[in-house]
Amino acid sequence: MKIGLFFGTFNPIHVGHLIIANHLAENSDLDQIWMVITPLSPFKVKQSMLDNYQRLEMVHLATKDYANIKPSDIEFNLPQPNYTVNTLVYLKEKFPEHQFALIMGEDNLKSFHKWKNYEVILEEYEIYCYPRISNGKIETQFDSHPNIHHITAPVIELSSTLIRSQIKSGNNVRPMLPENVWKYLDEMNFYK
Ligand SMILES: Nc1ncnc2c1ncn2[C@@H]1O[C@H](COP(=O)(O)OP(=O)(O)OP(=O)(O)O)[C@@H](O)[C@H]1O
Ligand SMILES: O=C(O)c1ccc[n+]([C@@H]2O[C@H](COP(=O)([O-])O)[C@@H](O)[C@H]2O)c1
Repeated sequence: MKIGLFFGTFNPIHVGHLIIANHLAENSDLDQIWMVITPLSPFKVKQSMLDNYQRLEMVHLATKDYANIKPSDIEFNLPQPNYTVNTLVYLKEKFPEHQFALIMGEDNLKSFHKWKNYEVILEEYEIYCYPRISNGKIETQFDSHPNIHHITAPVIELSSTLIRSQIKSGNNVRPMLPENVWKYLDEMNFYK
């Protein structure tokens, strides 16, 4: 199977993430999309971060009705911060029968040259890069690289940061999340 890996903190997962995952599941050669919940991203601080299992539960709720989109807790037992190159090595060993590719927004591609061993990733894996409104420029080395596929997909300007701050202000965020994720998050009083 060819599997697209969508890495994220998912604190919380929102409709922006899900729309991209579903778009790729429906419009690419990827057989499955795995939403990999990253315990700690190398470029992020742990501030207002929910527990790994609570973030996993929300990804599970968001994806359970999508046959080809699956949550993955593969990084939970790997060293932190979670460098993607290490996870890819681990996945290759654990699932030699699968072929893995990365799903990345243009915002992340702009800082991809700062990722650990990015040259190794690029040599061995395809990257499906979707459009995202963001500052900065994509490095010329990534513009026409044979392993980087620039795809079209809906652009949804939404972030987990916005959702967390809206909740903190007591505002309604219901349309920004899959309904069952909103219900869970509201019942659990997350981010208040
Ligand atoms: N609205 C969106 N549309 C498409 N991709 C998104 C969107 N929001 C986040 N992403 C991308 O999804 C991946 C995982 O997202 P992440 O969990 O970091 O969410 P986030 O909304 O950017 O979180 P935060 O605001 O907490 O930084 C990242 O590569 C991020 O660039
Ligand atoms: O491997 C790295 O050096 C690296 C650096 C930054 C980010 N990442 C991965 O990219 C994912 C999205 O990053 P972020 O910081 O936008 O949430 C995150 O979940 C990590 O798996 C990986």
